[in-house]
Amino acid sequence: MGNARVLAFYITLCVIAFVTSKIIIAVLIYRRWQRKNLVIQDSLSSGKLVMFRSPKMKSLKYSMFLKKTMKLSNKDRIGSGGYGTVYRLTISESVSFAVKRLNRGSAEQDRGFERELEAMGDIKHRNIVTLHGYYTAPHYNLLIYELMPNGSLDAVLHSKLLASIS
Ligand SMILES: Nc1ncnc2c1ncn2[C@@H]1O[C@H](COP(=O)(O)OP(=O)(O)OP(=O)(O)O)[C@@H](O)[C@H]1O
Repeated sequence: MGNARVLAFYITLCVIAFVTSKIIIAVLIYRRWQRKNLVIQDSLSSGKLVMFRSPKMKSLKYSMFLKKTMKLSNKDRIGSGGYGTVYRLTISESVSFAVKRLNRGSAEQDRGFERELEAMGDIKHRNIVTLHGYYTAPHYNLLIYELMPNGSLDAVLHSKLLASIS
């Protein structure tokens, strides 16, 4: 009986130690993620802006960034694709971004957004457009990219092709 009690005590101790260590690891991972990303909760639109820290983002005022993002309209539109509309977000004369708006509503649309985040979130390559952050709100998601001054490769090739035909 005595032995069974000691065994139960050690098992309980092990379980508590295991759960505590998992919680500590999760908190540390979350803190590291927070240091790498800046998170702004927007109480007006009940959305959340997450910006990945980078030299370009360092000099930005995030409240102003959010305000300008919320004011994007049709006049800022630079294109549209199969999944959403792309807008030019001008912060200053020298700082601009391309913001892709993806509507929410279906699981497929949400999966598209998550796939893009997974695919682009960790990639840093000079030939691949940089993803600087994202915004999630109840009815839509935004992906914030480096602005390519000449548009997409597809658009450039297409216009060259049209010029060579005519
Ligand atoms: N980072 C960017 N900088 C400048 N313009 C962009 C950028 N991303 C997209 N665009 C413009 O927006 C248009 C639509 O882009 P989007 O990525 O939504 O679709 P796509 O890649 O052309 O097509 P699909 O989504 O169907 O694969 C592009 O053709 C381009 O003109």
